[in-house]
Amino acid sequence: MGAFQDLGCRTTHCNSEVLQRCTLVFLATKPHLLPGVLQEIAPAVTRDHIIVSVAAGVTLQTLQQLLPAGTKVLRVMPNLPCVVQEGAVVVARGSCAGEQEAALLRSLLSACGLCEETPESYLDIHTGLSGSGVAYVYLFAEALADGAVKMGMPSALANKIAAQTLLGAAKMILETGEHPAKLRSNVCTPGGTTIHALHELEKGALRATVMNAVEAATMRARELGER
Ligand SMILES: NC(=O)C1=CN([C@@H]2O[C@H](COP(=O)(O)OP(=O)(O)OC[C@H]3O[C@@H](n4cnc5c(N)ncnc54)[C@H](O)[C@@H]3O)[C@@H](O)[C@H]2O)C=CC1
Ligand SMILES: O=C(O)[C@@H]1CCC=N1
Repeated sequence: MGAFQDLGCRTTHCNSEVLQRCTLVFLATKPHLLPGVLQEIAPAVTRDHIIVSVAAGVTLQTLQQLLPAGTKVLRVMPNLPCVVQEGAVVVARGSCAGEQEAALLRSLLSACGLCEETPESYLDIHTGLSGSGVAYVYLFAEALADGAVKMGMPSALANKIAAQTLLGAAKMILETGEHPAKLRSNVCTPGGTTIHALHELEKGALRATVMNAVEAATMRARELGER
């Protein structure tokens, strides 16, 4: 609480008080709680407010329906690495939010990492790719390190090297602009270690499994949005 106050932030347990004091308001409850919060704040919402929801799956249409006509509404889909300024965030705007509001959000959220404005239809896909995707990468990092532990490396060192491997590989995709398939092929010495390992991953259908995971999370985000 002290840290918030040092930054000049104030806290309250009263949602409508937030609306009275702020024009830009982020809604970050769990998705199933959001309709109740929208009903609670709707009487205090004016056309000066910019209402931003981070709730997975809750559509702009639902947000607009539960708020007064003409409210400027946007949705953002962040991911966990925003806390280390390496997030991937997408923003979609409702029919009453303009370029000015979208630009404001892009400028604020680019402090959290990559921030792109997209059509709303991409938000659930982004959830499957990146919002939830961070968890798939942690699972992969854990598995990489466990493989090294199995072969005799101490766990702390294996975890550190697994994380640096992901970081370096990701940085190369972004900095070279090369397709991941090209970079992967560059690592494969004919008859060498990597192609033997990749064959094992293909036997485990890694790519199909990961594609299925992105599809499952996207479908679940869509399902949450239909409730
Ligand atoms: N965890 C993640 O990586 C991501 C989460 N999201 C979305 O962010 C939202 C929040 O998720 P988490 O941070 O994981 O949940 P959380 O449970 O950690 O945070 C929810 C917060 O809402 C507060 N809250 C509950 N009822 C409230 C009410 N009636 N009025 C005001 N505040 C209330 C809680 O005190 C809590 O601080 C969800 O809608 C989720 O879909 C989106 C992208 C990524
Ligand atoms: O698991 C979830 O539903 C949330 C949305 C994206 C990441 N966490």
